[in-house]
Amino acid sequence: MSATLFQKVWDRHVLSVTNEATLLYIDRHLVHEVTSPQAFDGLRLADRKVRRTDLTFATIDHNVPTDDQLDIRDALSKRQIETLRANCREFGVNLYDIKSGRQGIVHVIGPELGLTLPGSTIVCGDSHTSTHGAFGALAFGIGTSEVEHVLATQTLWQGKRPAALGVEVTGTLGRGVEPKDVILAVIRAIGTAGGTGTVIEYHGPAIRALSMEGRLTICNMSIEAGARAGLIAPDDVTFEYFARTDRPYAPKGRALEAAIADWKTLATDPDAPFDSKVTIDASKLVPQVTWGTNPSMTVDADGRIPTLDELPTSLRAEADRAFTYMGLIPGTLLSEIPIDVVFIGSCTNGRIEDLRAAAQVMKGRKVAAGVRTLVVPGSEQVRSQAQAEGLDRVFEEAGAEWREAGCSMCLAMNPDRLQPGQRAASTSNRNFEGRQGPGGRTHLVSPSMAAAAAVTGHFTDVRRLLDR
Ligand SMILES: CC(C)[C@H](C(=O)O)[C@@H](O)C(=O)O
Ligand code: SF4
Repeated sequence: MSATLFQKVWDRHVLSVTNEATLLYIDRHLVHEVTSPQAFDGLRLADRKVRRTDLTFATIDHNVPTDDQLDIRDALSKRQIETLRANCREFGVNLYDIKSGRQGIVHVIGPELGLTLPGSTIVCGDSHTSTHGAFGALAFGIGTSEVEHVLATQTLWQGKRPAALGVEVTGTLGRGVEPKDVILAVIRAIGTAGGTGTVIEYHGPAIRALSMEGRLTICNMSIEAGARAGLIAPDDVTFEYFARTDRPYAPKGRALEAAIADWKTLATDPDAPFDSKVTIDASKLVPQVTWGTNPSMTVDADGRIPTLDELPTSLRAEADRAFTYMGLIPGTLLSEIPIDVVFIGSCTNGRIEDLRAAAQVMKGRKVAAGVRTLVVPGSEQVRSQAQAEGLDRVFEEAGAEWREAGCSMCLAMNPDRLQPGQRAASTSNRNFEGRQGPGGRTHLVSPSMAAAAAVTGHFTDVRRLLDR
């Protein structure tokens, strides 16, 4: 029987099926400080243990300050971090703590540690768990009561198997067009509900041509298209990722060879039908910028903010509200919109290739007067690697702040936030009202577009800077 990648991974993990529900085995459970405290409380109340401490991994990311990770001034943040430490000690859970050398955003450290493996199931109390799908894993976010269930049983109840949505990306990406632009274009095309009830499989030549990092960026935002998860079939690029020896949990030597032979069988069979399909031509894409308060409100970087009559009637009320919140006049050229803050980081774009792309634009240039630019590595590993390559110096010489690892300004759960009314070019994944701080205005862009905004002080199609 022919099957899709998603179907194969799902079927491998089914333990039991009732009329309504499916019990799945979970290979990896990732944990962070925000969504775990009540789950551990629940275990304590029921006098249960963590069933598989060897498959459960925690880190601290949302609440950690990135100017000085050790100086946690906010009382709630401090309590959540200390609670996670105490819970990990009590229940015997592996914790990649601040200054362990391996701390970072949970979705950045999973792959780095070799925890994220093709064909596996991965859950975390965090919606962007979809990121790990880049390896051909079935990875998705769960709620706190489910976190407790997985801690106690290493299994998870799900409804019926979601539908499979095939997103094919044909052609080749042009210079200055990044994986972030691909996923923004996908969401622009299908809408924030376009993936509802589905798991997306990204495929086609433009996806094959991407590095693992680019694939992680794309799968990361599957959730912003409404999908449960997103995945990409493992191939030589994926297998190559495991050739590095510093991934402690990945199989090695003979075991890796055997694993690769198995992983090769996961690809969607040629005659396996997706339940629905979309095709995007990468060759036609230009850098993207979101202008509104959801990630489908996106325009081309060389364009203008839309006017109401250019938008479908059904979107006008929401767009009108977004214009007001964002402080934008419809029809304005993007290049005429000044920026206050640039944020380069997050689980979408806080990996080494993202920082390289930003550094390439910032090298030899200066951050524009009045613009605050934060460059925040996604993990301690990314931070060391960037420093080994001298990227920290490029950023600092340009006038940007080189920070420590964490979620930072992706969301307002730590000291890095926008002030009311400030406008940010941000490489993160969400732009709803107040996401980066109350009254803050977020425009989602790629790392090189963020760097271009930093050095020019307004949105600039980065292709113009690369061509000089
Ligand atoms: C805090 C956490 C529950 C949340 C999520 O699930 O996504 C956060 O990571 C986010 O990006 O909004
Ligand atoms: S970086 Fe942002 S999206 Fe990712 S886990 Fe942290 S808060 Fe969520």
